[in-house]
Amino acid sequence: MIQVEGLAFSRQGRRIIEPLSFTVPDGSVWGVVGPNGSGKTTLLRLLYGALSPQAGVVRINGQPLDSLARRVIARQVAVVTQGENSESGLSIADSVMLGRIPHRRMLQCPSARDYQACADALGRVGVAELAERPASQVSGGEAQRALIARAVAQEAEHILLDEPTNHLDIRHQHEVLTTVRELGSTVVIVLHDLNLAATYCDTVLLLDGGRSVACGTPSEVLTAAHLEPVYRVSVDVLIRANGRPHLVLSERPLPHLSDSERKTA
Ligand SMILES: Nc1ncnc2c1ncn2[C@@H]1O[C@H](COP(=O)(O)OP(=O)(O)OP(=O)(O)O)[C@@H](O)[C@H]1O
Repeated sequence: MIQVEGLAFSRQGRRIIEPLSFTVPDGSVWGVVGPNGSGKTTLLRLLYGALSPQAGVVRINGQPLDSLARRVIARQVAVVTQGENSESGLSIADSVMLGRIPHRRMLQCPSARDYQACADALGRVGVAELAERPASQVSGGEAQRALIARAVAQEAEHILLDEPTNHLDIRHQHEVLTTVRELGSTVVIVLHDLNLAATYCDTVLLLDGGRSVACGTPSEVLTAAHLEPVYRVSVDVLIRANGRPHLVLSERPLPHLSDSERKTA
């Protein structure tokens, strides 16, 4: 479980995250969506302690994040960030093995259990055939899937992902998000694609200017009334057979904006 209470963050005197409070229950998949610059990555970085808030607290299973050692956090929270470079000379298998570091003593060789966890992770994310390839010699999408395999190998209860589908083709987008859901971990995932959020998330948090505009089920949050003022585009919301929303851009003029705002939208 991840609990956030009164979390706020500023940089250079500018508020980037307005005070936010929410709880991500065990096993739940939370999507964080919002336009460019709305604070999604900043929020995620606050959730794993890469940034320290000016106010508020993040608790992992009830423990304040800032009271936990990095190694303890790494056993509980796996992170897949954007733009990690793979120029290390490691093979894909070696890079997935990095996910096992929090489970080993310093300088201890990987155990049979570590090798098994890596093999399972490579298979689950569909990159087993790339295991021996240098991480610097795979495509962007393959590298992205290897990073997700590393997070899976880490066997953390919580997984935080920043736009994990960025480089992926449509099949791999769905495969990766299906895999993430099937892990049964507590997941917070930053997504730009609102239809992926609608399909794979239990709860969606919509940010704008660092504020929570709406937080709830995809049907509650991904509505024209919430999205049009935030993204400044007209959307139509279709309802799929499974009851989840599906968004399409609409030709309708924006109903929530003034004429001058419409010209700049
Ligand atoms: N190091 C920094 N110094 C100052 N401002 C920053 C810094 N990093 C981010 N910001 C600002 O904080 C705000 C939120 O940035 P953040 O990267 O969290 O947004 P985002 O929603 O993840 O954006 P995107 O969708 O473009 O990835 C933006 O206005 C950004 O310019």
